[in-house]
Amino acid sequence: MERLKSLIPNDLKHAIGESTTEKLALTCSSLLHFLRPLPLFHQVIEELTGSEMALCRKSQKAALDLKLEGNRYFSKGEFHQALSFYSQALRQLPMSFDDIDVKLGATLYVNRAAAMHKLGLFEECLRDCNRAIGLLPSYVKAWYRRGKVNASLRNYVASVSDLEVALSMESSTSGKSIIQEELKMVTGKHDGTNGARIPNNSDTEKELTSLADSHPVVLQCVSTPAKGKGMASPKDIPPASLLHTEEPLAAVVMKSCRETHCHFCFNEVPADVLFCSSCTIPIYCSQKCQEQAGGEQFCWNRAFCPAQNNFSPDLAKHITDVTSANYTKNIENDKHFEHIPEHRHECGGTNWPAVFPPDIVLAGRVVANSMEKRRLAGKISVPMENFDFAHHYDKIPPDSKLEFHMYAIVLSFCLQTYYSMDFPCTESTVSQLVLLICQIKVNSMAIIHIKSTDEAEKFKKGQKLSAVNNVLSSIEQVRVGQAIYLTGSLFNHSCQPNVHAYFLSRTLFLRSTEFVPAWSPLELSYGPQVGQMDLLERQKSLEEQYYFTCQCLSCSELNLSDLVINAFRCPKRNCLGAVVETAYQKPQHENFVQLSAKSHVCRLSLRDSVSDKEIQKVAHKLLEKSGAFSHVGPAYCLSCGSRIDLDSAIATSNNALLSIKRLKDSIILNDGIGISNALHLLDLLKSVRHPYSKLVAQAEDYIAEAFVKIGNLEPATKHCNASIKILEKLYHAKHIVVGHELIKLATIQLHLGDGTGATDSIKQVEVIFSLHYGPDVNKIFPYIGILKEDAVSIASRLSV
Ligand SMILES: C[S@@+](CC[C@H](N)C(=O)[O-])C[C@H]1O[C@@H](n2cnc3c(N)ncnc32)[C@H](O)[C@@H]1O
Repeated sequence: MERLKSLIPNDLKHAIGESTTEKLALTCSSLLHFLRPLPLFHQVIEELTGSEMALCRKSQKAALDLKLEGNRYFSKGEFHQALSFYSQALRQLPMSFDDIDVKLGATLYVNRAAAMHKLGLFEECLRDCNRAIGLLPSYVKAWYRRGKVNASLRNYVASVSDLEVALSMESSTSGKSIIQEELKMVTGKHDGTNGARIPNNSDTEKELTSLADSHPVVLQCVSTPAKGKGMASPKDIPPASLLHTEEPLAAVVMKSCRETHCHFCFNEVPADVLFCSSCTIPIYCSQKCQEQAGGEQFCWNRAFCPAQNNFSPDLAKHITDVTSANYTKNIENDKHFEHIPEHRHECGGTNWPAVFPPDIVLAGRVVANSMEKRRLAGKISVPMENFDFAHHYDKIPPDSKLEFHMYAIVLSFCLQTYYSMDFPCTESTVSQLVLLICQIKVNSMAIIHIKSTDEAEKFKKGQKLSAVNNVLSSIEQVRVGQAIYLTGSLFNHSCQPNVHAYFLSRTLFLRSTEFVPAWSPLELSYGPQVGQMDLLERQKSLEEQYYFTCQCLSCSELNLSDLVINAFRCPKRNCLGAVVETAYQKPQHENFVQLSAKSHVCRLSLRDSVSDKEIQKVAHKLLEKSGAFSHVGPAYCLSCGSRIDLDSAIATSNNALLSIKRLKDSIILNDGIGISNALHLLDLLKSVRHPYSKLVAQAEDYIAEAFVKIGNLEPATKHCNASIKILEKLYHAKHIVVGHELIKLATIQLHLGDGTGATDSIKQVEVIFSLHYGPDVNKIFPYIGILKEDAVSIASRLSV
């Protein structure tokens, strides 16, 4: 692409960079005319779409080689390695009706099942046995392995039936005696349970909807003066109400999660990962996701007649039950789940989905999905649907305009290789694609999942907290995908949102985090928030990423957080005034202040700030009666007007925080010197930074972690508490960030044996998290329940 871009003449580049929405058709047409005759352009398209060059093609030979590697590791007892090679082999295996492929597929599933059995992954092992049997029902080893793993799962009835099937099919005497041995053992265990059937819990696919949210909120799209369309409700909304859930119009997995997360639902893949049946790129967590993502359908071989082997009626029924399970499931999927063929047009020999950035792949998927829908509705004569999303083309920087033109042209040629003349590459489709790319930039959302860390896994398995070193690392947010939602895109942004967005798999959930009166705007945060960044940082980030100037309430009115977040402390004793790097101006007799820094000017209303006691303390001068003040420059206290040496304060603060972080990362057990150094640096930082500054909160948190590391938990509690107090001022007491810090505090308190303190902290966490996640909180943070049980049991032990 870069080489192609370098060939474009400067005057065309300039025209594209300066183009507006009205001129878009013209610039698209000019670039199309320039690129079309270039041999390099066709070479690029060939590299991206030519099936001969495709990196994603499957290969039976590669699958065989990988299987041999897997066998080598298995025989050495290295089961993790063996599992990985068998999976890679399955990824490479062409899924045709060819007998060799079918046999090899069944063998690979059984081999992988054996490795997983050795690793104690019984449910995964059972699923692979079912897949092997689905492919080749007469495969003795698959029935034998199924019998063994069912015994491990204590499904003794099924295990005995599986082994009896294996025994009837096995022809060799030695094979029969091995199976008989196993059967004897399992029958013994089965008799020990008095024949009681232990339920088979092999189907682990989770239901994702929140059953407890029964009263849907009525939403309406409204027109707002400053932000275009927006969302509101004609009725008052209580806190924590579920406002909306939605499946994406299109979604794509992040590059960093391609080998670890399902490309359809974005959950982490299990050990028995599945692959696209026609190309080697996507991975899936289950057959359901594999089918919903489209691609060519995987076809299980069901042609097997139990009667041929003279099985007893019971065994014949067992075989039919097992072999039809996959088939029945597929039919059920067809009934209940919409197939979203977003991957179909990409697979079977293209490279572009692996090469393009996520936004461009997403644009391709939006087109493909709408083509499929239009094809079904018989409307294929118009190739592209127009979406009513905001696009801001006119505000986009010139370099990005050129890049979007290039991608639109290349993407339309790539789409044409699949849809041929149903998708013509004309100036009209290209300019529509440019706008679609802009719409995706402005409206798409990052899908964030909460990662279960090792500690959380232990919690889930019912173990108690163990290693003190790990207690502070239990919550991590991972950006797993990028998606666009039709209704979700109508929610505007606020830097102090009243709506919280989260995801279960690829489903978007929106929930109110406070009481919202009827017809008040319902707004979520696109990223920047009060307490996390100051006003100027937020504005810059939204302008760069989404091309708009934020007009939310927090960006229009003076608030405490923005005044103190990056402030220095006033040199005068007993003055809580904030010293900032920005200049404030206040015209006489006006009720607003103007703030300017780095060529950026913002006007902030003082309307509600005047009565705020905290703002009075930190910025008294800004609220003085008109006429008393007209300007406070950088380095002066906003309350009393004292001056500081700003450069030296910045240097002291940066050095202190950096050194504290380094010490925290390097402190080894019982290093008292490291800790006393860190405490000295904290005092230094506090001597220059405002007591509510974000950097002080961060430093307190680092020091708490350092104390946890050396097992000194009393002071860890004190510093964690100090950090929470500041976060409550910067955000607000029920903000999710405060909830995360409270989890840290609770785990430290548990280790200290402070059951009452931990119970209180966990109660606060529950209140905060329930506001944000409603009944889904237990699904997303399963270990909070276990923390709570621990806290109650410690507290009751102490009270006895
Ligand atoms: C995801 S869309 C929201 C729906 C949009 N208002 C519309 O009319 O389609 C995002 C766009 O809405 C506008 N917007 C959202 N929040 C805003 C805010 N706080 N201030 C100004 N404009 C905002 C901007 O134009 C932004 O690019």
